[in-house]
Amino acid sequence: MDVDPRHYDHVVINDNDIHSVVLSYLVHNCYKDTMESFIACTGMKQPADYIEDMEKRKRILNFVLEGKALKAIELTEQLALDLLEKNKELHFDLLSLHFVELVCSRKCTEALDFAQTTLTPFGKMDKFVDKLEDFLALLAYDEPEKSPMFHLLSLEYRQHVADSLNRVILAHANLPSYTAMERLIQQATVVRQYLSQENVKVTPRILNIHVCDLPIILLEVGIHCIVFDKALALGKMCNRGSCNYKDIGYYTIKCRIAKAKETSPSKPATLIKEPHKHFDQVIITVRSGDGGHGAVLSMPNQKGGKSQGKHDKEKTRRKSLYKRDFDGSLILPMGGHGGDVVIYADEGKDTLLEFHTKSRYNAKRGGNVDSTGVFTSQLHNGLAAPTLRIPVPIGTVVKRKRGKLLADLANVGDEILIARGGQGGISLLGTTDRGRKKMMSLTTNVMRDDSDKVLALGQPGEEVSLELILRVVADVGLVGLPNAGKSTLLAAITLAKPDIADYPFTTLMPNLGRLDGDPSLGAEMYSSEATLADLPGLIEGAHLGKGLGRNFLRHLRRTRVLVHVVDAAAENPVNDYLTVKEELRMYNPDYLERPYVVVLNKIDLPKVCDRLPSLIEEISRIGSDRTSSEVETSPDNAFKLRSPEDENTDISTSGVLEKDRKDKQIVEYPRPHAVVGVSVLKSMRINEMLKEIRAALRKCRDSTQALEL
Ligand SMILES: Nc1nc2c(ncn2[C@@H]2O[C@H](COP(=O)(O)OP(=O)(O)OP(=O)(O)O)[C@@H](O)[C@H]2O)c(=O)[nH]1
Ligand SMILES: [Mg+2]
Repeated sequence: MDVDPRHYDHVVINDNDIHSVVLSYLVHNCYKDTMESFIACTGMKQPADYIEDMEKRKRILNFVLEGKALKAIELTEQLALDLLEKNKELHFDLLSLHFVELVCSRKCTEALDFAQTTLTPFGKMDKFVDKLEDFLALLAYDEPEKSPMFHLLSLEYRQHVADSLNRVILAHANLPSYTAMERLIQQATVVRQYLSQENVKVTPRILNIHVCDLPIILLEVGIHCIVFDKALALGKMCNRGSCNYKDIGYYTIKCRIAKAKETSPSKPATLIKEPHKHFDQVIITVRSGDGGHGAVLSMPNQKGGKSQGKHDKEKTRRKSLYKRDFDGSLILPMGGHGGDVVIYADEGKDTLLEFHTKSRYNAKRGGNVDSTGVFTSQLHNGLAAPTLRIPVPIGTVVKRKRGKLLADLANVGDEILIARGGQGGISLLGTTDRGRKKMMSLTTNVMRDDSDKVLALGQPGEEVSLELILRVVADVGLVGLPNAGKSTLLAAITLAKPDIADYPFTTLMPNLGRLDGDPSLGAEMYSSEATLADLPGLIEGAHLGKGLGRNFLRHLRRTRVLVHVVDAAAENPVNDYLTVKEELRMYNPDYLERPYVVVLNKIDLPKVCDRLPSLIEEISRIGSDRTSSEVETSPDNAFKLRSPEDENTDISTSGVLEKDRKDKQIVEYPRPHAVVGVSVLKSMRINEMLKEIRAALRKCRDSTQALEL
């Protein structure tokens, strides 16, 4: 059977698989505490009966490492009486560890006695003779540590024995004796060896390892991709030590070499150096799966004519068992439905950066009707392919590339079906050549393949190019010049940990933080939180591309309230404030209609003390008497958050907005809701500031409710 590489295109290392790998490592090595906190963090299921078993195992292994081999043997025998009896080599290794301990403690007579009574009986078996000689030779040296057999005294040797014992105990408890990671490495090694034996010229590179019940290893060999499914079976063979190239050959033949795989682009340098230019916008292509094919089937008893014998009667009886439609016609199996593609908002995602390295997503194709050409009552429909679900950050707007808006995934759980998988092909009952020709001329869904077999093809999946635009979801936006203290403010009132430094443009991408609920709103609202977005600093001319440009201002679009953070110790704070307002106005005058609080920061610095009252007064006066809430409720100027459809409305090309931008000056927009002096660094007057931010949020909420009524 040919392998369709598209089946494997979307195989990614998913978090659960990585967690399983880590968990198996922790269980294997008895890291109980780490394992418990890991389970608590990841929400994984606890492995059954692990605790008791792990405690015992841990004690046994510790004894081995400490050189207390007799205690380890005693505990192991308590665990399973015959375990060491069945593993003579391990038993010998443990006993010889005790011998080594005696030698190291210079208890030579005791060591000799122990060797004679306990170790030498093993010498009856050839395989122990060499080992036995090595250990006994230790007695001949005054300083065994300096003898050629010094390694037998080392911690590494004890660790080696402990590892072997661990595997035997695990196997005895029907647990995997190798960690998932060890198995994968074994598989990869074997596959590599195999490829080098086959004189494959290009060094294979492992692209994807999917660790689940049946791992899949994809190896890229030049432009070809060899797909080894059943890799787990390979791993098992290796574990049993019975792996040979013949076995691998079997799987290789079965899987065949798949067609050229698109080489995955390596992470472009600009993505690493300038993630802020890419984190919120990307073009991707998705393709839903093709439908699986139906089949051309023949009835088992199509001889006709002759009188029916007992055998034929039996066939007729079986034939009547076939599934039938209400009109009596046979229900023939169909190819499986191709996988749909769904994009959904996922809390765990922050940026769209990863889509720059993988920009193509293909859902699986539906399974074909698996038929030998004869219709039997056991024939089933081809397997439907699973839906390919692509997670994106909350706040992602999904649009057709250069086309219409498809969805605004603003809330957790929002999702959109982007491409429907192809319908599975129908099956046909074989007819005479004439009948088939007639059928083909009537059906568009039928085609011949290379071997002149007629197939009822599944419908192809759809391919869609999409533009994803991230617009962070936040209630409050922090704006200001670089270094004003926006990130410090966010860190002071939320649990966010943004980078803070005294150089401009420390923040390159929005940071989000959550504000506690407002106690004044009563118990019900207290628990509700507002989200704050700390944006990169703006400078004069940002709208012309200076500094970090202005693109990140799109992240203010969903905010309801703005907080202007101004460095009150700067040379001209009022000017700084006006510069930022002007840039906002040039980007989107709507932003100036929103309620806002001006925070004059850094009042802890001596030079601010004297100028603070006049600064507050001057800034409070800038703007029109019309408050933002009046603007919001005024029917002509209803305050609205621009819908995602407006995303690409270029201000300079939109008549109304252009007019707004040119005609309406900053002073014509509402005054600040409040102007407060604070020091976010020294926690001075933080509560006053919070009170004003909450009041602005409340005002906004009230006016939205008024509008809704
Ligand atoms: N004295 C004093 N220094 C402050 C205060 N708040 C912030 N700073 C300092 O100002 C510098 C800039 O702070 P940030 O929070 O990184 O400023 P920002 O506005 O986020 O800067 P960008 O990310 O570049 O836009 C840091 O050295 C802070 O320690 C304050 O209240 N008092
Ligand atoms: Mg910052």
